[in-house]
Amino acid sequence: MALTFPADLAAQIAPYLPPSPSSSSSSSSSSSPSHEDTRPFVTLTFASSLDAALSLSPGVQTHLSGPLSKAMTHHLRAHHSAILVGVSTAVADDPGLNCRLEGADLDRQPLPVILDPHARWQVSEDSRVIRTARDGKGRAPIIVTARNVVTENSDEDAILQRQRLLGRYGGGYVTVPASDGRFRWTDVLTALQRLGVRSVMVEGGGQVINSLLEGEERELVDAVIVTIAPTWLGQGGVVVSPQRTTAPFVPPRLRDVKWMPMGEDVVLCGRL
Ligand SMILES: NC(=O)C1=CN([C@@H]2O[C@H](COP(=O)(O)OP(=O)(O)OC[C@H]3O[C@@H](n4cnc5c(N)ncnc54)[C@H](O)[C@@H]3O)[C@@H](O)[C@H]2O)C=CC1
Ligand SMILES: Nc1nc(O)c(N)c(N[C@@H]2O[C@H](COP(=O)(O)O)[C@@H](O)[C@H]2O)n1
Repeated sequence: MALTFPADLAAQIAPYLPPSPSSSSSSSSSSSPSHEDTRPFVTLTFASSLDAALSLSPGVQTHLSGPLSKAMTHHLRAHHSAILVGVSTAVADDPGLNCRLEGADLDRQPLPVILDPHARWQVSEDSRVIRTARDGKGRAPIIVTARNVVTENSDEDAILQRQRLLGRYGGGYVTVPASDGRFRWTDVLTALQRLGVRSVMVEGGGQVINSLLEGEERELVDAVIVTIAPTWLGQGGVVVSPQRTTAPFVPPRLRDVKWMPMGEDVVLCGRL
């Protein structure tokens, strides 16, 4: 069913949105930083429990957002040109990664981006993101892999088949240098910029978010929009808790903070 997001809440979120030319409303604010000519605007956004968990365990999709904050996430999707998740999220959730707001048309759909350095995601015609693209309700994904993955991967044929599948729907693989299977975020953002991505919302999961928040790379984050659900998931979950990479450690703190009650959840907006 199509989602709707109330205009009064949209107005409160507006100052944290990218100055996206694809916005059809007056959502972007002059206070938003504008550097889209050099790299995409980055919004870090996810739903968390009271104990900072994204899910009950790594392979388990856990619904935390209530109906209103879920609609807020789709409002964000409508105002970004890409949505980025890690491969474990793609495998665990089989997500659609499209905008399901009422009236969302194909040219307002964000580009799904999957960080998958070792090309292990077995995307197929049955994957929800592909079915969504086939139905004209979203876009086919771009999978970001390590530069040498095809030559190192023994399943080269499988990768080529997936490449053909993605190509049929307008998606594909993009390669970026990796060190120990890890990309530098600047390289990922540069690759997305070359694809015409002007804004990206990083949705998760835990490893993706923690790597983005570790060390200096967190300076790439322009806005943070977190849904907090009134529940504890308990130990063993996937948690947002980045490594302390500097000594002495100076805890990053959000500025321009706004807390917005949203149904039973609360949404925290801020800048890093
Ligand atoms: N509540 C929420 O808003 C969300 C919850 N989730 C949940 O999170 C869980 C999955 O999270 P995780 O297990 O932490 O996996 P993940 O989704 O963060 O994927 C981890 C993989 O992504 C790749 N990756 C991550 N950072 C990278 C980097 N800097 N460079 C290169 N590759 C990188 C690596 O291959 C890594 O193994 C699932 O249960 C999913 O349901 C996922 C997204 C949002
Ligand atoms: N905003 C939000 N709230 C939750 O409770 C969640 N579990 C997530 N998960 C993210 O949304 C993706 C699912 O997208 P589709 O509905 O399939 O399009 C999932 O993969 C996570 O990135 N988000």
